Amino acid sequence: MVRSVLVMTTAPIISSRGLRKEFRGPGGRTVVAVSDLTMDVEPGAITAFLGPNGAGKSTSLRMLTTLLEPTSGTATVCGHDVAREPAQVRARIGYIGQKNGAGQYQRVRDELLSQGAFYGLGRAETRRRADELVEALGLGEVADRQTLKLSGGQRRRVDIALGLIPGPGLLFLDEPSTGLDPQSRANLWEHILRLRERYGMTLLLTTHYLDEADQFAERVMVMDHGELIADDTAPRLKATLAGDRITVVVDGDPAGAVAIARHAAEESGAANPEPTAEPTSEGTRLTVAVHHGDRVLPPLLRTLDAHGHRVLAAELTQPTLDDVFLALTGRSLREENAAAETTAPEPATAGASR
Ligand SMILES: Nc1ncnc2c1ncn2[C@@H]1O[C@H](COP(=O)(O)OP(=O)(O)OP(=O)(O)O)[C@@H](O)[C@H]1O
Repeated sequence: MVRSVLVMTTAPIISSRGLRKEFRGPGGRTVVAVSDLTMDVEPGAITAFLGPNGAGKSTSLRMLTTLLEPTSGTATVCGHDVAREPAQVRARIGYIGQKNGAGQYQRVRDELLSQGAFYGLGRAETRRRADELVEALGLGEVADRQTLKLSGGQRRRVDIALGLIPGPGLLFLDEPSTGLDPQSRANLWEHILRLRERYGMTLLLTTHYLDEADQFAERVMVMDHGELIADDTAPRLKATLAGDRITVVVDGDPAGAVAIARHAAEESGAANPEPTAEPTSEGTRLTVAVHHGDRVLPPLLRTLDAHGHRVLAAELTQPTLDDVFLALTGRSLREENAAAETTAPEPATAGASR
């Protein structure tokens, strides 16, 4: 189990200890969807659960939002126990599930007004919030259209507006942008960030998009097979678990160049300093993982030169969260996502999100 290295300066808005969920799978087999989720989330942060399909992200979210009863362990959300005080938790949070919550035939604005009534808000207050959210989420042009007639990205923004009608300080989003094209995803994120700034919300979301977690989350919790396997900021995960990569193409004796690159990587404190060497038409292409590649590269080039190796090309690449996942599991999340996308059914467009 991973213990967070992040230092909390305020009381956590979410706190869980040993949260576990088991399901009965095919043939009566026990499926451990989440094995031992222990974490504290600071108010105001954007935290992402990142992991492949079936990692336990949605189950974690559903336990924290009181939609699923944990098999064991405890959690408090907004100061209330999810098992003993579910109503108090629900009154303080917003939850936007994977499936679309918007009805098919109602118009967007009517949908928002119904949601306000559902939460027992007064008519004037509901109208005020609906207007504000329509404006903040860029839904003005489609507010009088049936949700059935909206694009995937617009419909997802309606979902978010529905989740925000009660004015929660904490919003849970289960895969907010899955199934959207890159432009709609970017647009959705623009809106999410604007809302967060305006209302000072805490966001906890699940995603299997590496770039999304990297770019927008201040904290990334990597899940795999029901376990939390890493928990930190994206830059620190990349620096500590993956390291920078230097690629050089050199001529001369390959063994000598490999020894120089290995030495440089060892000196930098890299976890795996063994370079890979591959012959090219011009010489040898060496790739090596190092710490602080910007500091390692100049002296490495000088040493290669001093030992008679002409450097024909040199490149420093920063690691990605996929390199982090690879270092942790030996698998590429990017490749798993691509495989899942080619076999996945069409994203759902109807159903309740609450
Ligand atoms: N109601 C259920 N009954 C039986 N097994 C379940 C149930 N819900 C989830 N699981 C199993 O628990 C595991 C974790 O599922 P979960 O949906 O939490 O993963 P996830 O990381 O959110 O995946 P995805 O990205 O596909 O949504 C999977 O093996 C899944 O098949």
